Amino acid sequence: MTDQWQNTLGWEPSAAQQQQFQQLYALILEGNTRLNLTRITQPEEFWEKHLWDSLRGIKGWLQADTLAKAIDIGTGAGFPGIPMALVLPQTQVTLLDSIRKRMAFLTSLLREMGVKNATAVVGRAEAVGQLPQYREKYDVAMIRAVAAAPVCAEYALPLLKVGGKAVLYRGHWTAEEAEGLELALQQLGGAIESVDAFTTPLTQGVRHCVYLSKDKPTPAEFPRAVGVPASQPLG
Ligand SMILES: C[S@@+](CC[C@H](N)C(=O)[O-])C[C@H]1O[C@@H](n2cnc3c(N)ncnc32)[C@H](O)[C@@H]1O
Repeated sequence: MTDQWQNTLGWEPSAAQQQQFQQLYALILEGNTRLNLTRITQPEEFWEKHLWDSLRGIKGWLQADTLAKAIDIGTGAGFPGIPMALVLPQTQVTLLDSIRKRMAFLTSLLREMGVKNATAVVGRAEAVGQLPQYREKYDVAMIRAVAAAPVCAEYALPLLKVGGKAVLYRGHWTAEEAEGLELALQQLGGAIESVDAFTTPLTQGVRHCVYLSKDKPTPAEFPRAVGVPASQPLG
């Protein structure tokens, strides 16, 4: 897969990082026998949909490990946050999810792999976004396969420092979705910075990464109470 990394990202993992990817795959497969972690279990599919896709969204940061703090909201089995932590060892990555069992599994996986720059946290994005130790503390927030775009924005923007970026990992992306997201962002203190359209290298799946910038502090009322962003999306 070395050529695939180079051809698509202009970057390739070191031999040590490739070994860590192998170990991650083995541990996720093992965890999957006890916990419902992921449906993506075949080696090529795991490479494309979990490893490659996770890192494609942070392509711009792969050459220079300059981020201080990142958060992966609704990390599930650890994507995109764990691949990010493995390739950016100077970045402190928070893996956030509301499912306690999954976060207990990720905590033991990180210990077993010796990963020191990632921490699994159990919580709802709506609640964590109101806690002073997390609010406006992050340079980057990633969010993949969690909710509609305006909901993702309401989860992510409060956690970002002013000047921080959110990466929304999406499949298809339409002009209507962009319009709804813009309206939500006006209330949250952010804007759409760019939209990157691409296909995955093995199965040509359609993907869009929507990059948001946080331009001013998010009003204290956001995120709203648990469940409200999803039931009454902004916009
Ligand atoms: C479909 S999984 C996606 C997991 C991973 N991001 C990926 O792409 O493989 C969605 C995850 O988001 C979590 N989640 C959904 N809403 C959340 C919220 N408000 N706060 C924290 N986690 C949430 C769920 O518990 C679940 O683990």
